Amino acid sequence: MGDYSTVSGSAATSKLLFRQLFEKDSSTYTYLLADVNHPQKPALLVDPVDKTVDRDLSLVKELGLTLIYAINTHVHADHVTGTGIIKNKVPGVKSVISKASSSKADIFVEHGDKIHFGNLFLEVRATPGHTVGCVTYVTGDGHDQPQPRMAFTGDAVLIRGCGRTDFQGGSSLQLYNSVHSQIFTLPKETFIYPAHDYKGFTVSTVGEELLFNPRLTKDEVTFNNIMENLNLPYPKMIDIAVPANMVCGLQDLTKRSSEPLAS
Ligand SMILES: N[C@@H](CCC(=O)N[C@@H](CSS)C(=O)NCC(=O)O)C(=O)O
Ligand SMILES: [Fe+2]
Repeated sequence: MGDYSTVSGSAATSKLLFRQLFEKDSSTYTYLLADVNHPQKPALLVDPVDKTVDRDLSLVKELGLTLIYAINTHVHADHVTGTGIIKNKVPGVKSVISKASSSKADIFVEHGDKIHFGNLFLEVRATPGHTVGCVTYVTGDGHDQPQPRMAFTGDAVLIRGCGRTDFQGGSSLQLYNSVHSQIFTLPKETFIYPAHDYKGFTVSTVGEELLFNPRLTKDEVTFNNIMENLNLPYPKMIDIAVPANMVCGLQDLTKRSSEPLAS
């Protein structure tokens, strides 16, 4: 696993702080990134989960970071996003999701957009197929950006797997094309950080998935056959999660027993 606890860009104008956080009920990874060389230490969370918002915000506070964005890779079907609760608890935080997701948020991103935090940024790559609005966020390409790059793939690429394509406008053909054109074209040493893992893996690389991914290394027709025969049960939370996530997650905090962030 790459040590991204803190990484300086070569010009030392930026310094990435990186944490991978886990929510066990949905096996979801949330990622915290910040530029700790910037006076405000601006930070963002990728794919926060409602149940672990308090943990994540405590960590943000302990590390002296200023949370500015709560970002989703897509409209999740298996858990409620933490973005709505975070917005309620931390004034000024903006929620971010792709325009193509048709979900509510403060900021809508499209392919090619950059999300800046301090002197660091994430590049937005459209990777539809698991859902229509899926995007992958890739750390910046530049002399003051951390190397190797890191790709937050949501459910497009999972470690030795990929997101299912049987609901939310999913398409195996589209997913195959998205991954091969937008993720597998990144340098082989690029780290892959998915939204979920069900086997205990934490990180992979583009090079590793190009060699060992049992679905995405196949040709398009074989991939389509694999995806049509997964026979996975629907996520337990889908009927609650999708409607909630279409409006940026829970908005009315009186409907859940979450404590305000201790000051
Ligand atoms: N058991 C879980 C849901 C598992 C599941 O369907 N995971 C999704 C990602 S969350 S939308 C998926 O794409 N899985 C692909 C795979 O091959 O497992 C639950 O009930 O919540
Ligand atoms: Fe998903």
